[in-house]
Amino acid sequence: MSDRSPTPAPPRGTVRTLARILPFVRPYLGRVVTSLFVYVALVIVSLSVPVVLQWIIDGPLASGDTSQLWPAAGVVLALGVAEGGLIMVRRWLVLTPSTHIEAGMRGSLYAKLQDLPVAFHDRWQSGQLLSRAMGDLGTIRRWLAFGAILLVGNVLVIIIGFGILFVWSWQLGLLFLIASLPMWFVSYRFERRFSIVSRRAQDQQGDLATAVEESVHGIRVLKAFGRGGHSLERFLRQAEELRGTELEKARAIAQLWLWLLLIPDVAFALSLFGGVLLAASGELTVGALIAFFAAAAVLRWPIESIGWLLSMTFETRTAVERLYEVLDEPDLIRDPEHPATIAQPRGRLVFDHVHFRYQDALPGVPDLLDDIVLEIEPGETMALVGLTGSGKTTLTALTTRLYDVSEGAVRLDGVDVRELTREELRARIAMAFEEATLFSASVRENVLLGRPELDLASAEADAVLAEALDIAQADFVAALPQGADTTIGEEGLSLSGGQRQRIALARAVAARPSVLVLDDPLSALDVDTEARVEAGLRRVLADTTALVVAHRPSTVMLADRVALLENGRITDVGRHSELLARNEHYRFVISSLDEDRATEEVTA
Ligand SMILES: Nc1ncnc2c1ncn2[C@@H]1O[C@H](COP(=O)(O)OP(=O)(O)OP(=O)(O)O)[C@@H](O)[C@H]1O
Repeated sequence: MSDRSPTPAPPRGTVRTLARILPFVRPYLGRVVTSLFVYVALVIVSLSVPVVLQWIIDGPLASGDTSQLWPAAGVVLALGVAEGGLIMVRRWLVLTPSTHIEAGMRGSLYAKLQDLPVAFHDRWQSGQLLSRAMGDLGTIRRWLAFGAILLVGNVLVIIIGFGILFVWSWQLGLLFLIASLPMWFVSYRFERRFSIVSRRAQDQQGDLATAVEESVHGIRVLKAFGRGGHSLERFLRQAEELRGTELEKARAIAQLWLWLLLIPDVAFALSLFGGVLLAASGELTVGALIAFFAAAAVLRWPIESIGWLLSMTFETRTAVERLYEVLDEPDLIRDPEHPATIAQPRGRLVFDHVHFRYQDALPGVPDLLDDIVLEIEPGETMALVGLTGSGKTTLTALTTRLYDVSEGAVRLDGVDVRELTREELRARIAMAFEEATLFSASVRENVLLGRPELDLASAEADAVLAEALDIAQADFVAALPQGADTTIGEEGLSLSGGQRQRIALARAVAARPSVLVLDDPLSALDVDTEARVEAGLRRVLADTTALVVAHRPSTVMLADRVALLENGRITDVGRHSELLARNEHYRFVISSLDEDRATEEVTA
């Protein structure tokens, strides 16, 4: 499935990539920077302890003046208390902003996903999106809360710490610095290796999430075909790949750790050797020597921590890259800058020399829809008939800009649909699909989805709901435990296919659009129910324009006229009886619909 994964963005530097989250961080920048200073103050407090220590050893201890010991102990105690207080303040400062920043990014990502056209969702696996919305944003939050501040803070502390060491003894400071230098080289090599593995791991996590999502979604098919074992095998294979990558990551980190522990140790040992020589020759006091090593010990953690802070930073860089791969996606279907509006909606729908091809269509292949010309008058019901795969669903999707035409225009009441805001367009044209998607909410919320202006608890909402359910023959709703307020399961799984279709149809009807586009929304109904729904629809369709994809002769009967889609063109339009009389291809399509119907009835 990874062939459907998007191509990663061209690499940028780590700092430039991380800087991209600044707009989200900006409102909290004050707190984040303050917490950085608090952290630096915290380590400076820790570094002050050795200074007091040197003063005690070289002062009161050397001179035997014990009266100075108590104040010195008091200072050490005060420094300890200050350290504890600063730790608390730092945590308090960063925890709240990091959760706000994460929520802000999650909100933007969700809004973008809602805004992006269907063509984007055709290309992207849902698990990849899920892992970006959850895992990657969590990684960024943790880094903002701890990693970023510790990384910058520790680098500052290392610089300040080395400064102090130099002041005490430039020879020892220089020795310690030179002995620590290989650490930077090791870190640089680590970055290059770790970035690649970390990206792979995060992508594989997305693939794994997709596998779980698909198998949960398709659990019925898997069970019915006894393919659970096969799906498990595939899942285990992917999980094993991810395990391998995680191990590779762990190995890279372990190697880095080895060097980051070893290098300061060697630096420490060399400095100790040099320090003892200097103390023996009288160039350094014992107090300064002890203080030097106490301060170097305080610096050990910042030095050692650079390893995991770097790995965390590179992981975050990958997370930011993955987040921006979605946020940077050009939104090709957008509202016009100066939108038009339809003052007097009548519901005249016109396909004006429309061409369409999917983005992934191979070059040289003719357009899927090739110069479609079709006019549907207000109040008219037009059935769309064609062989399977002829492009009927695609044609209906152009009406609400689920896809945009490649050439030509779809016009509603004389206005190109691209000139309307999507909000207005989708209020004027409602759709119901064969595959009825319901949300885990009450029947009422599902049906009134297209009427955001209605107060769900109002009498008007009740009336619209009752009428829509009546037209869609969804009388089963009354028998649900809490009637229309019953929450229907995820995607309405607890309802039958026909029940789901009727709720989706009620949803389209309740939107009171000027144009209703129905893509075979009655396919799961038995003949009697279908006849009743059609009678109900006839009442609505009397003054609503309708474009109905017909897979059954009975749906064709509902229509005033029929359009025949053949080889990407509308080759004939007329009444059912006229087309039957004059068009051979139409007779062929209708007889194949009849056959499908007969097969359905025999197998039902
Ligand atoms: N998202 C997509 N990306 C690329 N090609 C697609 C996409 N959706 C459909 N197609 C292709 O476009 C062609 C027309 O599909 P469409 O679903 O519009 O046909 P249809 O007439 O509605 O078929 P049916 O009667 O079986 O529902 C098919 O060959 C299909 O493979």
